[in-house]
Amino acid sequence: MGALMSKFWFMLFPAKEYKIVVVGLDNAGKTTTLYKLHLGEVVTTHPTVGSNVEELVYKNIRFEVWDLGGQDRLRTSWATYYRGTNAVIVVIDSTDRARISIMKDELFRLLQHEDLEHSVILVFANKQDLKDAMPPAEITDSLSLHSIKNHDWHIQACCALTGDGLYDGLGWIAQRVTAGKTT
Ligand SMILES: Nc1nc2c(ncn2[C@@H]2O[C@H](COP(=O)(O)OP(=O)(O)OP(=O)(O)O)[C@@H](O)[C@H]2O)c(=O)[nH]1
Ligand SMILES: [Mg+2]
Repeated sequence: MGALMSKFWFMLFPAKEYKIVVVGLDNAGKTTTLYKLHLGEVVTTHPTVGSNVEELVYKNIRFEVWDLGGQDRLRTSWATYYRGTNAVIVVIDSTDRARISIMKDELFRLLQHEDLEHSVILVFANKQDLKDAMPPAEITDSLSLHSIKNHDWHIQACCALTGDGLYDGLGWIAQRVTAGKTT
């Protein structure tokens, strides 16, 4: 009976939907992350051109999740997706030491964008299954996360192939956006 009531309640008063955009360099694992969360499966991916969007429901909270293409030539279009965003997920290939400084520049550029003024930032330190993966503390330093003053941020170790850590990260976002700390 309780479940039925809650279903009707949901139909009559659909919960607010929160918007998440997923960014990161090409090959970081953004699309793998999105579909692991959406389908519970690892899908075969191809480099994303444009975007994928899916709805996730977690702890009765609805999220509209936009996965953006990370190739160099596509990054300038990330900003066209920012309006109304409650949370940004930055996916890092934790083995990609060579390009972490490029991601840092992209991160600090997006932090300045007015459409993201109230967004919280979750960093997924992805590919932790690989033995040369940087631990979250090293990524925190390389991205200078402690110098972020104008946004709530959090870093979460994860592996998009197994799903380890993904719901911990989503849980952090859920807690932050429903605490009224964002739009
Ligand atoms: N070992 C390992 N491989 C992963 C993990 N997550 C993703 N991959 C692999 O990394 C490659 C790139 O994954 P995608 O999800 O397509 O990367 P993307 O960030 O969406 O890339 P773009 O769309 O080009 O921006 C694929 O071969 C994935 O299987 C992980 O946690 N561990
Ligand atoms: Mg992709």
